[in-house]
Amino acid sequence: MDATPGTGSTPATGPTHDTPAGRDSPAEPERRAGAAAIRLDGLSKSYPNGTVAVAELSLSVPAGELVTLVGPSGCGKSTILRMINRLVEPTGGHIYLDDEDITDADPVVLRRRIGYAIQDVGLFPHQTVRENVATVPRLLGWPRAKVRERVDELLDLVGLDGGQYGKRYPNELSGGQRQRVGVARALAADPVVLLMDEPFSAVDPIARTRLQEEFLRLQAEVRKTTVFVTHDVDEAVRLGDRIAVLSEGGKLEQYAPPAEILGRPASSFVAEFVGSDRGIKRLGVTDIPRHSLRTPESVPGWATATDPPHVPETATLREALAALLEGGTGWVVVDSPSGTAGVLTPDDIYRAMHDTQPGRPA
Ligand SMILES: Nc1ncnc2c1ncn2[C@@H]1O[C@H](COP(=O)(O)OP(=O)(O)OP(=O)(O)O)[C@@H](O)[C@H]1O
Repeated sequence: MDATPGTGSTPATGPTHDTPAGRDSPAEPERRAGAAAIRLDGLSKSYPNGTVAVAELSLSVPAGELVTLVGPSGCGKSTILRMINRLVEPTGGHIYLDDEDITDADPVVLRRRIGYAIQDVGLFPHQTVRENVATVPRLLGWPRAKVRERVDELLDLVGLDGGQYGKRYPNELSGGQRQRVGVARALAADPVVLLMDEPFSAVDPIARTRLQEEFLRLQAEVRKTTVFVTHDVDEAVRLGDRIAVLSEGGKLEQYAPPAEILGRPASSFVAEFVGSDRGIKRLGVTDIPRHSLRTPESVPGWATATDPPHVPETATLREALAALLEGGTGWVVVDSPSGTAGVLTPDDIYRAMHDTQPGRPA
Protein backbone atom coordinates (compact mmCIF):
# COMPACT_ATOMS: atom_id res chain seq x y z
CA MET A 1 0.00 0.00 0.00
CA ASP A 2 1.24 3.47 -0.79
CA ALA A 3 1.53 5.11 2.57
CA THR A 4 2.73 8.52 1.48
CA PRO A 5 0.32 10.95 2.98
CA GLY A 6 -1.53 13.45 0.85
CA THR A 7 -3.11 16.48 2.38
CA GLY A 8 -2.52 16.93 6.07
CA SER A 9 -4.33 18.85 8.74
CA THR A 10 -1.13 19.78 10.51
CA PRO A 11 1.53 22.04 9.14
CA ALA A 12 4.99 20.55 9.05
CA THR A 13 6.74 23.12 11.13
CA GLY A 14 9.47 23.20 13.69
CA PRO A 15 9.04 24.32 17.25
CA THR A 16 6.98 27.43 17.72
CA HIS A 17 7.73 28.05 21.35
CA ASP A 18 9.61 31.10 22.36
CA THR A 19 10.97 30.24 25.73
CA PRO A 20 14.41 31.63 26.55
CA ALA A 21 15.94 28.19 26.09
CA GLY A 22 14.10 27.60 22.83
CA ARG A 23 15.14 30.82 21.11
CA ASP A 24 17.50 30.60 18.22
CA SER A 25 21.01 31.26 19.28
CA PRO A 26 24.32 30.58 17.56
CA ALA A 27 25.61 29.11 20.83
CA GLU A 28 22.87 26.48 20.87
CA PRO A 29 22.73 24.97 17.40
CA GLU A 30 21.32 21.67 18.68
CA ARG A 31 18.27 23.47 20.01
CA ARG A 32 17.23 24.42 16.49
CA ALA A 33 16.77 20.83 15.52
CA GLY A 34 12.99 21.11 15.09
CA ALA A 35 11.41 18.05 13.56
CA ALA A 36 12.46 15.63 10.83
CA ALA A 37 10.25 13.70 8.44
CA ILE A 38 10.46 9.92 8.85
CA ARG A 39 10.35 7.59 5.87
CA LEU A 40 10.29 3.82 6.17
CA ASP A 41 11.03 2.08 2.91
CA GLY A 42 10.36 -1.65 2.71
CA LEU A 43 11.30 -2.02 6.38
CA SER A 44 11.38 -5.65 7.54
CA LYS A 45 12.22 -7.70 10.58
CA SER A 46 12.41 -11.49 10.61
CA TYR A 47 13.69 -13.50 13.54
CA PRO A 48 15.87 -16.62 13.23
CA ASN A 49 12.94 -18.73 14.47
CA GLY A 50 11.06 -17.75 11.32
CA THR A 51 8.75 -15.13 12.87
CA VAL A 52 8.14 -12.29 10.45
CA ALA A 53 7.43 -9.41 12.83
CA VAL A 54 7.33 -6.77 10.07
CA ALA A 55 7.29 -7.40 6.33
CA GLU A 56 8.27 -4.65 3.90
CA LEU A 57 6.57 -1.73 5.54
CA SER A 58 6.62 1.58 3.70
CA LEU A 59 5.32 4.62 5.53
CA SER A 60 6.05 8.36 5.52
CA VAL A 61 5.46 10.67 8.45
CA PRO A 62 5.70 14.37 7.56
CA ALA A 63 7.83 16.55 9.85
CA GLY A 64 5.91 17.74 12.89
CA GLU A 65 3.05 15.26 12.55
CA LEU A 66 1.88 12.71 15.06
CA VAL A 67 1.12 9.25 13.74
CA THR A 68 -0.50 6.61 15.90
CA LEU A 69 0.18 2.92 15.21
CA VAL A 70 -2.70 0.63 16.16
CA GLY A 71 -3.31 -3.05 15.62
CA PRO A 72 -3.82 -6.29 17.49
CA SER A 73 -1.29 -7.61 19.96
CA GLY A 74 1.80 -9.00 18.27
CA CYS A 75 1.26 -7.25 14.93
CA GLY A 76 4.67 -5.60 15.10
CA LYS A 77 3.98 -2.11 16.47
CA SER A 78 6.78 -2.07 19.03
CA THR A 79 9.17 -3.69 16.58
CA ILE A 80 8.56 -0.87 14.09
CA LEU A 81 9.28 1.73 16.76
CA ARG A 82 12.35 -0.08 18.00
CA MET A 83 13.73 -0.40 14.48
CA ILE A 84 13.50 3.38 14.06
CA ASN A 85 15.85 3.92 17.02
CA ARG A 86 17.68 0.67 16.30
CA LEU A 87 16.96 -1.10 19.54
CA VAL A 88 16.00 -3.77 17.01
CA GLU A 89 18.14 -4.22 13.88
CA PRO A 90 16.06 -4.36 10.69
CA THR A 91 16.64 -7.36 8.43
CA GLY A 92 15.58 -5.43 5.34
CA GLY A 93 14.64 -2.01 4.02
CA HIS A 94 15.68 1.52 4.90
CA ILE A 95 14.86 4.26 7.39
CA TYR A 96 15.27 7.90 6.50
CA LEU A 97 15.17 11.04 8.64
CA ASP A 98 14.47 13.77 6.12
CA ASP A 99 16.75 12.71 3.26
CA GLU A 100 19.35 11.03 5.42
CA ASP A 101 19.49 7.23 5.36
CA ILE A 102 19.96 6.29 9.02
CA THR A 103 19.61 2.53 8.57
CA ASP A 104 23.30 2.05 9.30
CA ALA A 105 23.93 5.08 11.49
CA ASP A 106 25.63 4.59 14.86
CA PRO A 107 22.73 3.67 17.16
CA VAL A 108 24.16 5.52 20.14
CA VAL A 109 24.53 8.77 18.23
CA LEU A 110 21.14 8.22 16.61
CA ARG A 111 19.32 7.83 19.92
CA ARG A 112 20.42 11.30 20.96
CA ARG A 113 18.33 12.64 18.09
CA ILE A 114 15.37 10.42 18.87
CA GLY A 115 13.35 10.69 22.08
CA TYR A 116 11.83 7.46 23.38
CA ALA A 117 9.11 7.11 25.99
CA ILE A 118 7.71 3.73 26.98
CA GLN A 119 4.94 2.25 29.06
CA ASP A 120 6.95 1.51 32.17
CA VAL A 121 8.78 4.77 31.62
CA GLY A 122 12.16 3.23 32.35
CA LEU A 123 13.13 5.99 34.76
CA PHE A 124 16.32 5.34 36.68
CA PRO A 125 15.07 4.45 40.17
CA HIS A 126 18.10 5.75 42.05
CA GLN A 127 18.12 9.12 40.34
CA THR A 128 15.91 12.08 41.16
CA VAL A 129 13.38 13.48 38.72
CA ARG A 130 15.81 16.25 37.76
CA GLU A 131 18.66 13.79 37.20
CA ASN A 132 16.44 11.56 35.10
CA VAL A 133 15.32 14.42 32.85
CA ALA A 134 18.92 15.65 32.55
CA THR A 135 20.26 12.31 31.30
CA VAL A 136 20.74 13.06 27.60
CA PRO A 137 21.75 16.75 27.92
CA ARG A 138 24.48 15.60 30.35
CA LEU A 139 25.59 12.91 27.95
CA LEU A 140 25.85 15.60 25.31
CA GLY A 141 28.11 17.58 27.64
CA TRP A 142 25.90 20.61 28.00
CA PRO A 143 27.12 23.14 30.60
CA ARG A 144 25.45 22.74 34.01
CA ALA A 145 23.54 26.01 33.88
CA LYS A 146 22.08 25.09 30.52
CA VAL A 147 21.08 21.63 31.74
CA ARG A 148 19.39 23.18 34.79
CA GLU A 149 17.53 25.67 32.64
CA ARG A 150 16.39 22.96 30.24
CA VAL A 151 15.18 20.68 33.05
CA ASP A 152 13.16 23.55 34.58
CA GLU A 153 11.68 24.33 31.19
CA LEU A 154 10.72 20.71 30.55
CA LEU A 155 9.20 20.05 33.97
CA ASP A 156 7.14 23.16 33.46
CA LEU A 157 6.16 21.99 29.97
CA VAL A 158 4.86 18.66 31.26
CA GLY A 159 3.03 20.30 34.16
CA LEU A 160 5.27 19.32 37.07
CA ASP A 161 6.46 21.82 39.64
CA GLY A 162 10.26 21.46 39.70
CA GLY A 163 10.45 22.78 43.27
CA GLN A 164 7.97 20.22 44.51
CA TYR A 165 8.94 17.17 42.46
CA GLY A 166 12.47 17.77 41.13
CA LYS A 167 14.26 16.14 44.05
CA ARG A 168 11.91 13.17 44.39
CA TYR A 169 12.76 9.67 43.28
CA PRO A 170 10.50 7.83 40.81
CA ASN A 171 8.93 5.67 43.54
CA GLU A 172 7.75 8.85 45.25
CA LEU A 173 5.56 9.80 42.27
CA SER A 174 2.16 8.68 41.01
CA GLY A 175 1.98 6.66 37.79
CA GLY A 176 0.80 9.73 35.85
CA GLN A 177 3.62 11.86 37.26
CA ARG A 178 6.15 9.22 36.29
CA GLN A 179 4.77 9.24 32.74
CA ARG A 180 5.19 13.01 32.62
CA VAL A 181 8.81 12.70 33.73
CA GLY A 182 9.28 10.05 31.03
CA VAL A 183 7.95 12.43 28.37
CA ALA A 184 10.13 15.28 29.71
CA ARG A 185 13.18 13.03 29.56
CA ALA A 186 12.37 11.97 26.00
CA LEU A 187 12.17 15.64 24.98
CA ALA A 188 15.23 16.75 26.90
CA ALA A 189 17.77 17.12 24.11
CA ASP A 190 15.19 18.54 21.69
CA PRO A 191 15.07 15.41 19.52
CA VAL A 192 13.91 15.62 15.91
CA VAL A 193 11.70 12.57 16.42
CA LEU A 194 9.72 11.27 19.38
CA LEU A 195 8.85 7.58 19.69
CA MET A 196 6.22 6.66 22.25
CA ASP A 197 5.30 3.06 23.05
CA GLU A 198 2.01 2.96 24.95
CA PRO A 199 3.29 5.71 27.23
CA PHE A 200 -0.02 6.26 29.02
CA SER A 201 -1.35 2.73 29.27
CA ALA A 202 -0.20 2.04 32.84
CA VAL A 203 -2.39 4.73 34.40
CA ASP A 204 -6.09 4.81 35.23
CA PRO A 205 -8.55 6.15 32.62
CA ILE A 206 -8.97 9.57 34.23
CA ALA A 207 -5.24 10.20 34.58
CA ARG A 208 -4.87 8.88 31.05
CA THR A 209 -7.33 11.37 29.60
CA ARG A 210 -5.52 14.17 31.38
CA LEU A 211 -2.15 12.99 30.11
CA GLN A 212 -3.56 12.84 26.58
CA GLU A 213 -4.88 16.39 26.86
CA GLU A 214 -1.59 17.63 28.25
CA PHE A 215 0.33 15.79 25.58
CA LEU A 216 -1.78 17.38 22.83
CA ARG A 217 -1.08 20.82 24.31
CA LEU A 218 2.61 20.00 24.55
CA GLN A 219 2.75 18.62 21.03
CA ALA A 220 1.07 21.77 19.69
CA GLU A 221 3.93 23.67 21.25
CA VAL A 222 6.95 21.52 20.37
CA ARG A 223 5.64 19.91 17.16
CA LYS A 224 7.90 16.88 17.16
CA THR A 225 7.48 14.22 14.52
CA THR A 226 5.95 11.55 16.71
CA VAL A 227 5.22 7.87 16.24
CA PHE A 228 2.89 6.75 19.00
CA VAL A 229 2.00 3.10 19.60
CA THR A 230 -1.28 2.34 21.32
CA HIS A 231 -3.76 -0.50 21.76
CA ASP A 232 -6.53 1.97 22.29
CA VAL A 233 -8.43 3.16 19.20
CA ASP A 234 -9.90 6.12 21.10
CA GLU A 235 -6.42 7.25 22.02
CA ALA A 236 -5.26 6.78 18.41
CA VAL A 237 -8.18 8.89 17.15
CA ARG A 238 -7.70 11.55 19.77
CA LEU A 239 -3.98 12.06 19.33
CA GLY A 240 -3.18 11.15 15.75
CA ASP A 241 -2.93 13.50 12.80
CA ARG A 242 -2.93 10.16 11.02
CA ILE A 243 -3.50 6.60 12.08
CA ALA A 244 -1.69 3.58 10.71
CA VAL A 245 -3.79 0.44 11.22
CA LEU A 246 -1.63 -2.68 11.14
CA SER A 247 -2.40 -6.37 10.98
CA GLU A 248 -0.13 -9.32 11.69
CA GLY A 249 3.35 -9.11 10.28
CA GLY A 250 3.28 -5.31 10.35
CA LYS A 251 1.01 -5.23 7.29
CA LEU A 252 -0.32 -1.74 6.74
CA GLU A 253 -4.08 -2.02 6.34
CA GLN A 254 -4.81 1.71 6.15
CA TYR A 255 -2.93 4.94 6.72
CA ALA A 256 -5.11 8.03 6.85
CA PRO A 257 -6.43 10.83 9.08
CA PRO A 258 -8.79 9.64 11.86
CA ALA A 259 -11.96 10.90 10.16
CA GLU A 260 -11.14 8.87 7.08
CA ILE A 261 -10.27 5.70 8.99
CA LEU A 262 -13.57 5.95 10.87
CA GLY A 263 -15.67 7.12 7.94
CA ARG A 264 -14.23 5.00 5.20
CA PRO A 265 -12.40 1.95 6.54
CA ALA A 266 -10.33 0.42 3.74
CA SER A 267 -11.16 -3.17 4.67
CA SER A 268 -13.36 -5.26 6.93
CA PHE A 269 -10.27 -5.74 9.12
CA VAL A 270 -10.04 -1.97 9.71
CA ALA A 271 -13.80 -1.62 10.22
CA GLU A 272 -13.78 -4.38 12.80
CA PHE A 273 -10.68 -3.13 14.51
CA VAL A 274 -11.89 0.45 14.95
CA GLY A 275 -15.18 -0.89 16.28
CA SER A 276 -18.90 -0.66 15.85
CA ASP A 277 -19.09 2.72 17.59
CA ARG A 278 -16.92 4.36 14.97
CA GLY A 279 -19.82 6.70 14.05
CA ILE A 280 -19.63 8.26 17.49
CA LYS A 281 -15.87 8.45 17.37
CA ARG A 282 -16.11 10.10 13.99
CA LEU A 283 -18.36 12.83 15.36
CA GLY A 284 -15.46 13.73 17.63
CA VAL A 285 -13.06 14.34 14.74
CA THR A 286 -15.42 16.06 12.31
CA ASP A 287 -15.64 19.84 12.23
CA ILE A 288 -18.95 21.66 11.98
CA PRO A 289 -19.53 22.12 8.23
CA ARG A 290 -20.26 25.77 7.52
CA HIS A 291 -22.59 24.92 4.67
CA SER A 292 -24.87 22.95 7.03
CA LEU A 293 -25.68 25.95 9.19
CA ARG A 294 -29.21 27.36 9.13
CA THR A 295 -30.25 30.92 9.65
CA PRO A 296 -31.41 31.45 13.24
CA GLU A 297 -34.84 32.67 12.15
CA SER A 298 -35.52 29.35 10.41
CA VAL A 299 -35.53 27.25 13.62
CA PRO A 300 -38.57 26.96 15.88
CA GLY A 301 -38.43 28.93 19.12
CA TRP A 302 -35.54 31.20 18.10
CA ALA A 303 -37.40 34.43 18.87
CA THR A 304 -38.43 33.31 22.37
CA ALA A 305 -35.37 31.28 23.48
CA THR A 306 -33.79 32.87 26.55
CA ASP A 307 -30.68 30.78 27.12
CA PRO A 308 -29.99 28.62 24.07
CA PRO A 309 -26.87 26.39 23.93
CA HIS A 310 -23.84 27.79 22.12
CA VAL A 311 -20.67 26.27 20.69
CA PRO A 312 -17.78 28.00 18.92
CA GLU A 313 -17.45 27.34 15.20
CA THR A 314 -14.23 25.48 15.96
CA ALA A 315 -16.19 22.82 17.89
CA THR A 316 -16.52 19.26 16.61
CA LEU A 317 -19.88 17.74 15.71
CA ARG A 318 -19.68 15.71 18.90
CA GLU A 319 -19.36 18.86 21.01
CA ALA A 320 -22.22 20.44 19.08
CA LEU A 321 -24.41 17.38 19.64
CA ALA A 322 -23.57 17.30 23.37
CA ALA A 323 -24.51 20.98 23.75
CA LEU A 324 -27.67 20.43 21.73
CA LEU A 325 -28.76 17.48 23.87
CA GLU A 326 -28.15 19.40 27.08
CA GLY A 327 -29.72 22.63 25.87
CA GLY A 328 -33.33 21.52 25.46
CA THR A 329 -34.08 23.87 22.54
CA GLY A 330 -33.63 21.24 19.84
CA TRP A 331 -30.86 23.24 18.16
CA VAL A 332 -27.52 24.80 19.00
CA VAL A 333 -26.13 28.22 18.11
CA VAL A 334 -22.75 28.20 16.40
CA ASP A 335 -20.69 31.29 17.23
CA SER A 336 -18.00 32.87 15.10
CA PRO A 337 -15.66 35.60 16.38
CA SER A 338 -17.87 38.18 14.65
CA GLY A 339 -21.20 36.91 16.04
CA THR A 340 -23.65 34.13 15.24
CA ALA A 341 -22.47 31.94 12.36
CA GLY A 342 -25.73 29.98 12.25
CA VAL A 343 -27.74 27.26 13.95
CA LEU A 344 -27.42 23.48 13.82
CA THR A 345 -30.22 20.91 14.33
CA PRO A 346 -29.95 17.10 14.84
CA ASP A 347 -30.94 16.64 11.19
CA ASP A 348 -28.06 18.85 10.10
CA ILE A 349 -25.64 16.80 12.20
CA TYR A 350 -26.96 13.58 10.70
CA ARG A 351 -26.62 14.97 7.18
CA ALA A 352 -23.17 16.36 7.89
CA MET A 353 -22.01 12.90 8.96
CA HIS A 354 -23.24 11.44 5.71
CA ASP A 355 -22.18 14.27 3.39
CA THR A 356 -18.74 14.95 4.73
CA GLN A 357 -15.88 13.73 2.68
CA PRO A 358 -13.89 11.69 5.17
CA GLY A 359 -10.47 13.14 5.80
CA ARG A 360 -11.55 16.49 4.50
CA PRO A 361 -13.20 18.25 7.40
CA ALA A 362 -16.00 20.37 5.99
N1 LIG B 1 13.22 -11.88 19.90
C1 LIG B 1 12.16 -12.35 19.23
N2 LIG B 1 12.20 -13.55 18.62
C2 LIG B 1 11.16 -14.02 17.92
N3 LIG B 1 10.00 -13.36 17.76
C3 LIG B 1 9.90 -12.15 18.35
C4 LIG B 1 10.95 -11.59 19.11
N4 LIG B 1 10.55 -10.36 19.55
C5 LIG B 1 9.29 -10.18 19.09
N5 LIG B 1 8.89 -11.26 18.37
C6 LIG B 1 7.60 -11.43 17.69
O1 LIG B 1 7.42 -10.37 16.77
C7 LIG B 1 6.03 -10.06 16.65
C8 LIG B 1 5.81 -8.58 16.84
O2 LIG B 1 6.05 -8.21 18.19
P1 LIG B 1 5.79 -6.73 18.72
O3 LIG B 1 6.23 -6.68 20.13
O4 LIG B 1 6.39 -5.79 17.77
O5 LIG B 1 4.19 -6.64 18.64
P2 LIG B 1 3.23 -5.50 19.16
O6 LIG B 1 2.27 -5.22 18.07
O7 LIG B 1 4.01 -4.37 19.69
O8 LIG B 1 2.50 -6.30 20.35
P3 LIG B 1 1.79 -5.76 21.67
O9 LIG B 1 0.66 -4.89 21.22
O10 LIG B 1 1.31 -7.02 22.31
O11 LIG B 1 2.82 -5.03 22.48
C9 LIG B 1 5.32 -10.94 17.67
O12 LIG B 1 4.78 -12.05 17.02
C10 LIG B 1 6.43 -11.36 18.62
O13 LIG B 1 6.14 -12.59 19.22
